[in-house]
This record gives sequence, C-alpha cells and structure tokens, in this order.
Amino acid sequence: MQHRKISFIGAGNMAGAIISGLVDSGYPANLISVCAPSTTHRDALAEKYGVQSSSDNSGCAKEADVVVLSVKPQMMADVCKALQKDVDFSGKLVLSIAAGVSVARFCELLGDNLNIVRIMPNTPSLVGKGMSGLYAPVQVSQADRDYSGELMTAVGKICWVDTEEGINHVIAAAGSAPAYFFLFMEAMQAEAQRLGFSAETARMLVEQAASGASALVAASPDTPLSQLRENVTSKGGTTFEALKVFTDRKLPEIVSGAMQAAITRAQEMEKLF
Ligand SMILES: NC(=O)C1=CN([C@@H]2O[C@H](COP(=O)(O)OP(=O)(O)OC[C@H]3O[C@@H](n4cnc5c(N)ncnc54)[C@H](OP(=O)(O)O)[C@@H]3O)[C@@H](O)[C@H]2O)C=CC1
Ligand SMILES: O=C(O)[C@@H]1CCC=N1
Repeated sequence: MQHRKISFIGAGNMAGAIISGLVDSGYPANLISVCAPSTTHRDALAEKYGVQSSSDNSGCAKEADVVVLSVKPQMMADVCKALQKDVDFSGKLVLSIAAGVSVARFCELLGDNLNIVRIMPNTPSLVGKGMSGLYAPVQVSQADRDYSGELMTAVGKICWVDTEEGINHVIAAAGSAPAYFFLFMEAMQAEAQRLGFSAETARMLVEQAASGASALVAASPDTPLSQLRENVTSKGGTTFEALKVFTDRKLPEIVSGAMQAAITRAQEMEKLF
C-alpha cells in the first residue's frame, strides 16, 4: 500500500486501535504522528509503537499528507476551527472517523470542496479484525479513495457506502456492534459465575464459545447463519429451550430497536455538532 505521512488528531481508543493495527501490518511508524492535549494516551502510543507524539495539532496537520480527525464529535468543531486558521487543507486528504459529523459540516468548518473521506471503523482494528465503512463525496479522487481503503484494509475488512446515510447504518451494524457482543458476553459470564465457575473460567467458557462461533461463521461463508444455529439445536434438547427464551422475549425486535437507536442518535448528533 502507499505510505503517506499521516497525523492523527486525537489519541484515544479508536485512534490507538488503528495506529496499532497499522504499525503491526508494516506501516512505517516514522510516518505516523499522534496529537492530543495530554500525554496520557499519545505518549503510551509513542512508546509502544514508535510513532511521533505531540500536543501541536496544527503543526502535525501542516506536516502531514493525511490528517485523521479522531476526537469526540463534541470536540470536533473547536478542533477544526483552530486547524482551519493555521492549516491549508488543499492538497491534503482528511479522514474523519467521527460519528455524527457530516461532510457538509466539515466543509463548513475546514473549507468548501474539502478532500474528505468519512470512515466508520470499530475497535477490533486493534487486533487486525476491524470492520470499517467508508464514504467519499464526489470531489475525492480515485487515488485518495484507494489510499483510504488500503489504510483500513490494513486493520480489517472494509465496505464502501454510496450515500453518507450509509455511514450511520455501518455504525449500527459494525461501529457500535462490538459493544453489543461484549454486553451479551458480560451477561453470560455473570450467569456462569452464579453457576459456580470462577471469573477466569467463566470468561474462558464464554470467550471460547464466542470466538469459536465467530470462527465457524468465517469458515462457512456459504452456510446461512440460521443453518449454523440449527446445527447446534438438537430436537428436544437444551439449546432449543434456551433459544425459546430469546425468541419469546423478542430478541430480534430488541436487536432491531438497538440498531435503530444508534442510527437515530447519529442523526441527532449531525444536527448538534
Ligand atoms: N470508540 C469506538 O469504538 C469508536 C469511535 N469512533 C469515533 O472515534 C472518535 C474518537 O473516539 P474515541 O477514540 O472512543 O475517544 P476517546 O475519548 O478515547 O479519545 C479522544 C481523544 O481525543 C483527544 N482530544 C481531546 N481534545 C483534543 C484536542 N483539542 N485536540 C486533539 N485531541 C484532543 C483526547 O486527548 P487525551 O488523550 O489528552 O485525553 C483523546 O486522545 C469519535 O469521534 C468517535 O465517534 C468511531 C468508531 C468506533
Ligand atoms: O459510541 C459512539 O458514538 C462511537 C461510534 C461508534 C462506536 N463508538
């Protein structure tokens, strides 16, 4: 892949996950800078991965070919207004990983016709298992689209969406989704502990069941998920009774409601930030 000089503005969970995945996949650490007000996160990244660490957002953005905006949506306007005063963004590629901040808003903050790609990643990027959705407005060149796709492919799988609304759908289905699975696993671990397992054994039972199920899905691309479920569900057996509790309590409706709530919040954020 192309190795351009890249600066992350914001050094938190998501920037850290991407940086880790990039360096592990061979992106040269000396081409990566990370900026944040405190040393807490950025210095840990510098120490662990050999990237440059700074508190000077504008300095880092000026030097970079690619600027990754990775602060919280609430912070985005203040951060961008300061950058806009100091940095000429023409000729640079801007990548935003923020939920709920639109291309139109970035153009308002950083300049019309901004060369920007919106990316919606997730934290499994940390271990090379990320899932990112990407959206680029019409002004973005094919070379910049290719670079953005290659960058995120270094930390997982990608899909492009044709409309910006698709980014909110990626949030619901992948960006926020690791937390859904963690919540499910937490509940299973807690019940396993109530059954008498130690915390470690309960975690191992749940972790291995989850990663095993996920590996089976990956190894069976032509098998519908419903078939994999049925393969576990013996007639008159235990799984049937367990699944009946989920369906009686309307798990599909709960999942649909949760995903719709994520989308609604992203739409609200687009008006707020
Ligand atoms: N977490 C996730 O799973 C996902 C997050 N995202 C998006 O990623 C973005 C970041 O989220 P996340 O990593 O979780 O957030 P974090 O709270 O973990 O990190 C935010 C980072 O921004 C830094 N920061 C705060 N103010 C400034 C500033 N003025 N200039 C530069 N840096 C600043 C913080 O600095 P300091 O280190 O000093 O505290 C911190 O490093 C959000 O927009 C979110 O929507 C997208 C997909 C998934
Ligand atoms: O919760 C959030 O708003 C961010 C976006 C997707 C995952 N975390």
